[in-house]
Parts: sequence; structure tokens; C-alpha cells
Amino acid sequence: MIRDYSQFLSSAESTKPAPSPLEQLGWQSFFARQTDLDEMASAPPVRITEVNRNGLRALGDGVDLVIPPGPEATVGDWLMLNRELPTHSRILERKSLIRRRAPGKDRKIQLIAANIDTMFVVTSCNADFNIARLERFIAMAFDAEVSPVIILTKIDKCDDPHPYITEAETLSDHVPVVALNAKADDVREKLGAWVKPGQTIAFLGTSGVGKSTLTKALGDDLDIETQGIREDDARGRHTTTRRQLYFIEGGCGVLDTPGMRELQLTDAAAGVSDVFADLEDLATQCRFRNCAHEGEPGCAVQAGIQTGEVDPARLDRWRKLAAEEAHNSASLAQRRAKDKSFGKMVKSAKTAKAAKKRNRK
Ligand SMILES: Nc1nc2c(ncn2[C@@H]2O[C@H](COP(=O)(O)OP(=O)(O)OP(=O)(O)O)[C@@H](O)[C@H]2O)c(=O)[nH]1
Ligand SMILES: [Zn+2]
Repeated sequence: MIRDYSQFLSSAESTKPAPSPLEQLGWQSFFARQTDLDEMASAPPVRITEVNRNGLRALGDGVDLVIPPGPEATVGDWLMLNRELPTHSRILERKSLIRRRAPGKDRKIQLIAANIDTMFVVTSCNADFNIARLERFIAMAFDAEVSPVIILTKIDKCDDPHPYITEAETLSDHVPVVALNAKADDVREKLGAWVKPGQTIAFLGTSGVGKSTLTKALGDDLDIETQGIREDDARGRHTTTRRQLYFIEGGCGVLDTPGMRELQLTDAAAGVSDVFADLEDLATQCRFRNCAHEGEPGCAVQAGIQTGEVDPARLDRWRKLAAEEAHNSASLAQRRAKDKSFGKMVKSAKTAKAAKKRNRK
């Protein structure tokens, strides 16, 4: 996977012209390359900022409308708006996509959010800190093609945050680690490399680690609670739902959706491979191709443990994550197979019924 890290390096920000209205909504060259001026004139780009029962809320340059339900789009998507037939608007290819497996029996894949640039994986310098969970969130971000950044909060409440920082830094060379006090006034400064006009960010982490506090720190000029929108519920009552993608001053998109809070590891095989690339590399040197690294002769991974090159705890986490991923993917495949055989059963039952009917005549 090739990633663009140039955004982490840029410093010559001041020479840039002020962002256009579209750029403030997150319009980037990645999307511009998929269209041309002719199309933009007749079918302007719009960004989906909410998905609800009434449809998709779409914002563009001087455009703010609700597209009726229909398009397979999610929050963060860019559409080329078909003014006559909005439901036939063209969805642009996504820069990133976060999906999740729905809870409950019907384990369908749901689209959670598209075109997020940076995923802040938040944990705190206390008992919440769990390296395996961090790894899982990082794998999920990589799989969605979003650049993850680890935020360690509550440094003000712990004697020495360094062991946490050091451990988080060992996860991957490609994941920056920022330690901070979410209640201090340097949050904007510390996250400035990622929170800037034209970017879309999201927070991921368990309850109580400081996601809301961080969000408030970024948008202090904005009362998130009052950004709720009115929506008719099934009984025709007005209920207020929280906006899902909103823009803080200067135009940085912040994605906040209930779905993000319930994310599971969904089809994240590629992400798991990214986080454990070194172990996967090593495993190619095992004598047996299907080596389980559990004591088979010629196992390069076990040899790595002997020499101290491989951390056995990390091998253990890799195994667990890979197994969980396999289980998730398998249950989807099983479900599909079941659906198929159920369909066949229905079909043969119908045929039998029809045959009975015919026989009765
Ligand atoms: N001292 C200190 N307190 C913090 C810090 N970050 C968060 N808190 C406090 O921890 C509590 C939980 O923070 P929230 O921002 O609500 O956590 P959250 O991740 O949004 O939690 P959910 O909304 O349940 O997902 C609040 O009382 C915060 O004030 C920090 O860095 N330092
Ligand atoms: Zn092996």
C-alpha cells in the first residue's frame, strides 16, 4: 500500500491562497482528477454530511439540499450532483472507506464513513491503555486507507507517561504518537499537522478516553450540541440528531457518527498485514508454507523468538487478530452460503408444494 505522508512534512502553509468553498468541504485533487470543468458546471460536486431516514444531506459551493434515499453513499462521500435526478448522482471513487459489520444476527456490511484523511486513535495513559486494542484500531484504519495517529490523553493525571509513549511508538513506524492533556489549551497546536483546512478527521477510541473533550477543544467556537438537525421520526415526531460531519473554523471536517463508536474489525485482513508486516515477512522464511509457528521444524518465527528478534507477546497478538479476522470473514461467507441454501430450500419447498397441488387436481 502506498501512502502519501507529505502532509506530515508540510510547513510552508502560509504561502497558500485561502481555500475555496469546495476545498473547505474537503475537495482535494484526488476527487478533482475524477471529473472535469464541463461536468462540474452541469453536475457540481457535493459532499454528504449526514445520512438519515429523509435522505442524504449534501453540501457544495452554494448548494445545501437533501437527496432522497437511494444512492449507496455514506457520510463523507463526494457526489457529482444530478440536478434533475439527484438519486442518480455519480459517487466519486473514495479515498478511504470505513465499514463495519452490523451487530446482531444480520451481520451485514454497513458503510460508516468515506474520505477520512486522519483517524485519531485515542487512548489514555491509564488502565484503558491496551496495546492489543490499539493494534486492532490501527489495523482497521490501515485497512480503510486512513492514516492513523495515536493520541495518548490524560498525561496530566499520570506520574510518567513515557512508558505509554514508548510502547505506543513500537506499534508501527508509520503511526505518529501524540501525548497530551485534552483539557489543556495546546490541543489545536499539538494536532495542527492534521487538523487543517481541506482535511477530514475522526476520533476512535473506547468510552471516557477524551474524544468529546478533544472535539470541543478543536471547535471551541462551535457548540456541537446546537448543531443538531430536526428530523421526523417514524411516528412523525421531531427529534434532534447530531450532525455527522461538521466543519470547524477554517474548514477541517470532523466526523462524528454513532457507527464509529461501535466499530469492529471488519474484513481488515489487509490492515492486519500492514501492522504485522515484519512477522508476515519472517513467516515466508518458514520451511512449511502453512506453518503455524507453534514448534514446526524450520520455523523462522520461532527462531526469531529464540534470538530475541521477535516479541512472543506480539506473535500472540498477531495470531489472535488474524484468527478473529478469519472468523469474521468466515462468518460472512457462511452467512452467504446459508442464504444460498435457504434460497434453495425455499425453492424446492415451493416446487414440492406446486407438485402436490397438481397431484390433487
Ligand atoms: N485530566 C484530564 N481529564 C481528561 C482528559 N481527557 C478527558 N478527560 C476527562 O475524562 C472524562 C471523559 O472524557 P470524554 O471526552 O467525555 O470522553 P469520550 O471519549 O468522549 O467518552 P464517550 O463520549 O463515552 O465516548 C471527562 O470528564 C473529561 O473531562 C485529559 O487529558 N486530562
Ligand atoms: Zn513458522
